[in-house]
Amino acid sequence: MSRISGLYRLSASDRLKIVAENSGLSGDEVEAMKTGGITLDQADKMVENVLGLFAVPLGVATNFVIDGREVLIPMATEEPSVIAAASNGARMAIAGGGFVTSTTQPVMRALIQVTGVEDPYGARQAILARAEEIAGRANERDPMLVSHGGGVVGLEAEVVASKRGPMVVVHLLVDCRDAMGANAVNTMAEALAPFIEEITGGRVYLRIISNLADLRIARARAVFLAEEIGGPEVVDAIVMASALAEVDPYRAATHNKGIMNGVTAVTMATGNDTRAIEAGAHSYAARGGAYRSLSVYEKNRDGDLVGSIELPAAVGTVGGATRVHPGARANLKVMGIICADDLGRVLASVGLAQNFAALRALATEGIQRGHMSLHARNVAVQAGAIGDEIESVASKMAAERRINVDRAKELLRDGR
Ligand SMILES: CC(C)(COP(=O)([O-])OP(=O)([O-])OC[C@H]1O[C@@H](n2cnc3c(N)ncnc32)[C@H](O)[C@@H]1OP(=O)([O-])[O-])[C@@H](O)C(=O)NCCC(=O)NCCSC(=O)C[C@@](C)(O)CC(=O)[O-]
Ligand SMILES: NC(=O)C1=CN([C@@H]2O[C@H](COP(=O)(O)OP(=O)(O)OC[C@H]3O[C@@H](n4cnc5c(N)ncnc54)[C@H](OP(=O)(O)O)[C@@H]3O)[C@@H](O)[C@H]2O)C=CC1
Repeated sequence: MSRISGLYRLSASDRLKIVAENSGLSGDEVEAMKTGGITLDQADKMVENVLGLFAVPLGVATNFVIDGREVLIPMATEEPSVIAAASNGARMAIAGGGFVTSTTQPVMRALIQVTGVEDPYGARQAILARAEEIAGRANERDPMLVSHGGGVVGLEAEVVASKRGPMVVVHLLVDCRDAMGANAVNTMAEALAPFIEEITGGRVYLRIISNLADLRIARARAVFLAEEIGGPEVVDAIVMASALAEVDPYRAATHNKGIMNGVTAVTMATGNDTRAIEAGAHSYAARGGAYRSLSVYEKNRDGDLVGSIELPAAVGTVGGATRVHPGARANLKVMGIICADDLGRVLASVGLAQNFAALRALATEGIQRGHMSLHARNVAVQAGAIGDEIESVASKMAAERRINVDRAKELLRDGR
């Protein structure tokens, strides 16, 4: 069940109780969600020079229906109004059938840079001629991945002009199954380097994954019925906003930031690499040389709004921190996710819901009313509010539409 109207009006512990019951969480899993999921000892084994833990709020987005399945979506973010907006966007997608998704195979690219060859085009062909042998040698480095149905699925090689002369850039295409795959493909690329040097007579420098994961794509589409979102003017206004983001990089950057509000929050909540997913999204948005929006909005023949999004989804449900972080495991369980492909579909759907909610606000009343009224609590705390004062000062400022620290201080003085 994901349609829990007014969840936000309950206390945090009542919300967690509902989510735990809904998802069949154990006591340990509930504790992991409540406390951040890791102990100092666990943190000390995850990264270096550990001093402590840095907490970020974990919330849950409601109302998501993805491929006919209701999904509650944990999101870790420091930004107010993001979780409310995702829930709001998902709510308005329900009447049109929710989000419909599709994905490609989970294929990542490992890049091998070959320099110092006199005949780069000849070297390129020599590499391609040994493709099967190269794939076999790479697969030998990760029999576990192969046993899960993954492994090398292709090889590409191109001659690239650079300020240091031509280079051959080899791409090893690896199906990473449920892993994000960076460690897996980097291991393969490093192992292959001496063999590539032997084939080409060149010198290999870089051997590393590409975060432009253009072969590992998740897509989502939703129909937002005109009467659900405020009428035909709102449909037209959102199509107009989309048209600008499709051609203007200054607008596209903020449009895509709005998408990543949701995508990064889910990536973080599942222990995945947020930098990898951000690098992938923005480089994908810039493919072909022009930076543009990752989503597009159109009006269909019924006058309803059709939103669609497409972005790289280099996330895993094994590997990295995903299995060692108890909070990440609990969050996957809340979403009922068992494989990386499912997580990619959720990312695309959240990105679209998030983007739609922001565009609808921008196209109607503006972003500040919804966003600032939720940010008002932060402003009240900055002004020195404590306990019940926080909600009281925040709601007064929101009602007055005057949300700033000076006003919060005045209200505090008046109330004390
Ligand atoms: C903020 C809302 C949702 C208010 O929206 P509203 O219409 O005042 O809220 P409502 O009381 O009518 O509630 C509607 C639904 O919103 C959700 N909702 C409503 N309030 C809460 C809350 N407190 N906590 C949790 N969920 C909440 C909730 O799902 C609720 O329905 P329910 O499920 O309960 O039946 C709306 O104005 C909105 O969607 N605004 C967009 C805000 C946004 O996008 N924030 C992101 C930060 S701004 C930014 O970084 C990106 C940007 C904007 O620059 C991107 C771009 O330019 O494209
Ligand atoms: N540029 C980037 O984005 C970079 C990112 N990273 C980091 O790399 C990490 C992710 O790398 P990743 O390779 O996913 O992590 P891991 O190496 O931890 O996990 C991948 C491994 O899990 C095993 N495995 C078990 N079950 C499965 C399954 N169902 N599907 C696939 N593999 C399975 C495989 O073999 P086996 O059991 O033999 O290990 C596979 O090699 C993240 O922490 C990321 O931050 C690192 C370098 C660069």
